[in-house]
Amino acid sequence: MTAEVVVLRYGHRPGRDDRMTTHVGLTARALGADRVVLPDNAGQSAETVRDITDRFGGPFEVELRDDQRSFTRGWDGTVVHLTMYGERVQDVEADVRADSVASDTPLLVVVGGEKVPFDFYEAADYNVGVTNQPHSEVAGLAVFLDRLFEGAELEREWDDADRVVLPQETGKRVVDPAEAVAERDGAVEGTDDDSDGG
Ligand SMILES: C[S@@+](CC[C@H](N)C(=O)[O-])C[C@H]1O[C@@H](n2cnc3c(N)ncnc32)[C@H](O)[C@@H]1O
Repeated sequence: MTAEVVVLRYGHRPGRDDRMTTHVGLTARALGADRVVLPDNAGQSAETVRDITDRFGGPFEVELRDDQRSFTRGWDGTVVHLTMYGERVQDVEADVRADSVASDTPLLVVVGGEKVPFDFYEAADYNVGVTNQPHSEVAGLAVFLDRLFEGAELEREWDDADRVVLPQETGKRVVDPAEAVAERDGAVEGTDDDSDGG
């Protein structure tokens, strides 16, 4: 059995953070997490991530909560907080992996938006920096998950999709799952589809 990996987003300013919070959810989904926990005022972002999951497949859960601090403190498993002030990801990734996916221990990955209270630094088993330079929660999350899964998430298959992207050297091919199977045996025309949540 594979341990659950959950991403928690702390902080959301409606309007200003909509796109970034949505992209935290989409990145969590695409790069192998099982669930994202968003602040309860980020309903629009939650809707977009659920819509993408409905169309491009899962499983992936989206949850809205107003108790990010107590949820993190009460997490029954390992907690990683991504912060530019943390230990270098390349120094701790093996220990984090051993304490989570490799030992069937649930992992909570916390990313901030607005200023992150010190409680999260204290609640974390690991404060992890993806470089010690300031950048973005989306970039930090993507690199961290790829390191955690050692690239295996790139090979993931998606369940219950009604859209499948067929990789192209040039252009866009998006087909339904039956056509994707047929495509493996012969040529089937796909359709252009720009509805990717971006
Ligand atoms: C734009 S930063 C804002 C940080 C905020 N100024 C603070 O003091 O917490 C938003 C989030 O991006 C993530 N982040 C930014 N740079 C990072 C880095 N070098 N390594 C890991 N995470 C980073 C952290 O999760 C952070 O909470």
